[in-house]
Amino acid sequence: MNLDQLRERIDEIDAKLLELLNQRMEVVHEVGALKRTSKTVIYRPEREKFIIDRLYKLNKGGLTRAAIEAIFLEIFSVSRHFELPERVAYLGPEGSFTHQAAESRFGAVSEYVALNNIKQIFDSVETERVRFGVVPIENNQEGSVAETIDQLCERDIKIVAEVPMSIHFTLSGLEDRLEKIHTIYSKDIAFRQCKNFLENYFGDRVNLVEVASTSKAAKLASEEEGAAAICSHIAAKLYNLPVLFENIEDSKSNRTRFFIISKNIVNQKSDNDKTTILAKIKDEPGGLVEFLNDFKREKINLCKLESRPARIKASFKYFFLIDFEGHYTDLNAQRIFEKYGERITFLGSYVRMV
Ligand SMILES: O=C(O)C(=O)C[C@]1(C(=O)O)C=C[C@@H](O)C=C1
Repeated sequence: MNLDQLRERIDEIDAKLLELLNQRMEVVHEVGALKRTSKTVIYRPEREKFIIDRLYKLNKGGLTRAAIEAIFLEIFSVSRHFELPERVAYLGPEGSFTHQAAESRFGAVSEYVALNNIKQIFDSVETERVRFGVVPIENNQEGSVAETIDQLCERDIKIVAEVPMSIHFTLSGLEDRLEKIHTIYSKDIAFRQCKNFLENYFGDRVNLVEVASTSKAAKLASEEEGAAAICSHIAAKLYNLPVLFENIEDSKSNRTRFFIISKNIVNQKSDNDKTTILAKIKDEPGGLVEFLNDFKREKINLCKLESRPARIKASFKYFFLIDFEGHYTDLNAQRIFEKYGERITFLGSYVRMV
């Protein structure tokens, strides 16, 4: 077959796909109507996971799991928008890694609101100005994001999903030759994570200028000759900045985990869940040991345990943010909730991605 014939085949298949997608949307429309009458939530990550798992098992063609996931996550986001347009707040500015994480879950059609800090995201979710918020919780090179943990401790908000994302930096700029670059803009943390690249390619002959975000860096570099930015792909694209080098970070396993938060949404159980709680453990000898032993006895695997100052008066008291495997409705988890009562605050059960 020649190119024209192959393209004709593609056009025929696309027409069929379009018809099937429209059929799917008609059914989704009915689901939306049902959910409105029964006042149930639109976003159901456990159902989305179930669909992707099922399709992957059914798959006989060359599509990888990642490809199936990418295509269907976009379909789900169109479906959800069809059922009810969703507003999503993320830690801005536009082009930030949190923006990239938000788009990976909510797709291109959702309405996005870029906010300046983590507290503002919790404010707008709590007051329901937006349905969902996307915030970073931890980076595997830099550790936890204290502000997110503190907000989770103080608010009446639930975690509905976790989104792990590999963090890749680019060097982007308008210059076609490295010798012409005399200034590089970026955020402090990005400079730290791309140290080897900067030393190898520039030594100490460039000015490294710290700015508030990598998107700001991309914007400045797009307006100035002789400048470049260390920024994400999405930020370079936003400011039409050519990417000169990709994946310039020192550690190739640089990952950030984000939480999607919402008010009062509690996910149903899937076959692979994780639960996050906040625990105020008795301030007495053996208090923490007894608590951890209860998890051991119930055969619940802990994935994360992090202490944060409780910020009560002038004392040195701590909360523990704990992630464990399983859903909050599991009987063994329920026994722990019963035993500790008000000492435990449930923050969410969600499909495990990490
Ligand atoms: O099954 C549902 O509850 C739906 O709303 C449908 C659908 C889908 O497109 O398949 C859309 C949104 C949900 O997050 C999960 C699945």
